[in-house]
Amino acid sequence: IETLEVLPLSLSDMVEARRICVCVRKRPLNNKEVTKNDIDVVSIPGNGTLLLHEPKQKVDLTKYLDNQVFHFDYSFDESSTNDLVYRFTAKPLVQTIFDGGVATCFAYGQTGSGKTHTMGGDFSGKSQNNAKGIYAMAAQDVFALLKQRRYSGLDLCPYVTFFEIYNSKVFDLLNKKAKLRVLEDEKQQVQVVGLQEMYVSCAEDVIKMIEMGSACRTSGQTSANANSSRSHAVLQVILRRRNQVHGKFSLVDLAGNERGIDVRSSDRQTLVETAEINCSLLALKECIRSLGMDSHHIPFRMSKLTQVLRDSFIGENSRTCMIAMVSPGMSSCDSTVNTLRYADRVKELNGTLKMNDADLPKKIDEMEVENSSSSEEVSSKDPGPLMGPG
Ligand SMILES: Nc1ncnc2c1ncn2[C@@H]1O[C@H](COP(=O)(O)OP(=O)(O)OP(=O)(O)O)[C@@H](O)[C@H]1O
Repeated sequence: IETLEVLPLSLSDMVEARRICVCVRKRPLNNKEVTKNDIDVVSIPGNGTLLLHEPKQKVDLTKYLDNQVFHFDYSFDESSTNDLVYRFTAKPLVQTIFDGGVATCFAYGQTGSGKTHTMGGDFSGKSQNNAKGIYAMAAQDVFALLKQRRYSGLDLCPYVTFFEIYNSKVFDLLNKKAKLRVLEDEKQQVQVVGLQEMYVSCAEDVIKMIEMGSACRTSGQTSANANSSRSHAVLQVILRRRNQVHGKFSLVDLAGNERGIDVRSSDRQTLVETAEINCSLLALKECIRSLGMDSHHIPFRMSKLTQVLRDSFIGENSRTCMIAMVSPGMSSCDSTVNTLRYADRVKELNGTLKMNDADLPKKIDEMEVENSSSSEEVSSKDPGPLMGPG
């Protein structure tokens, strides 16, 4: 048996700057999973690697584990704190908005995999510690940089917006969920009409907005209709200079990516929601790929999410990070495979184009072929057993 060398990330490790960074985070097994004797099928040996031990059955019904290996820029195991995850993901992007760029950080994954825990802050019981999420940590660093001498002369003013996109509609979380219209002018500038942009004078102000918006997001919800996991939440920190936007940081808690929905037993609303979510996540992947290719064609009109985030996918000074969250249990294996495959696609193109110019035409061909044969992100039915990427 081969032994596995484990190299966990630590706070003292070097952070590398990347234009598109794709990471994976595994949460611990929760009490419910432990009670149901669910087994942990995900290992994170470190160095950006993740191993998935997928239980399978041969034709003669003997059971075996199909081990698949995935590589990302970073991989965070179940003992990783939000501090550690932040340090390697969103933190390196804060500088971008001071340099006049657009930074975006996405949390992607199935319901219950830890997106809100990572972005909004960890939970102790039912209450969430909003100061300990990536939203708040990014805000703290924005204010730390604003105080630095090299930026204090720039006259930068920070503002916050917080909104939700549900079924292609935008709702303002800082204004009692007011429904907002999205307009695009002749220069293709996209505007969310009437979105409240709140001036903030310190990180605590931002944390108050996060609390207010998060409460608004979950209010009036029953567990049967947990909108928050069926909608995308976007927190933006905007730096304005003489009223013009200087830089923008969008932090996005995406809707749960679970598919495999039963078309016969689901009601119409659930089917519509699922189709919308699939469409926006597919659009997101395509837009990040366009950014990775420096393509002039960005398919941002494919969904409301990508339309609203159009700035994130254009310009030389746009940087993106995606954190793919996975649940460790065997019962979540199908969703975990989907999440890993999605993250792999987002990363693959960027890595190839950056690192290996000589191979470019061939690699693009291969990717087009692979891409055209894979419509799993839009399909509402489970495509059956999936193979690993290698
Ligand atoms: N890394 C972690 N360490 C400890 N607990 C975690 C971790 N990640 C998630 N959890 C716990 O798992 C539960 C589900 O997490 P969370 O609400 O963040 O999931 P989610 O992906 O945002 O789901 P949804 O899409 O339904 O909103 C929460 O109780 C959270 O505290």
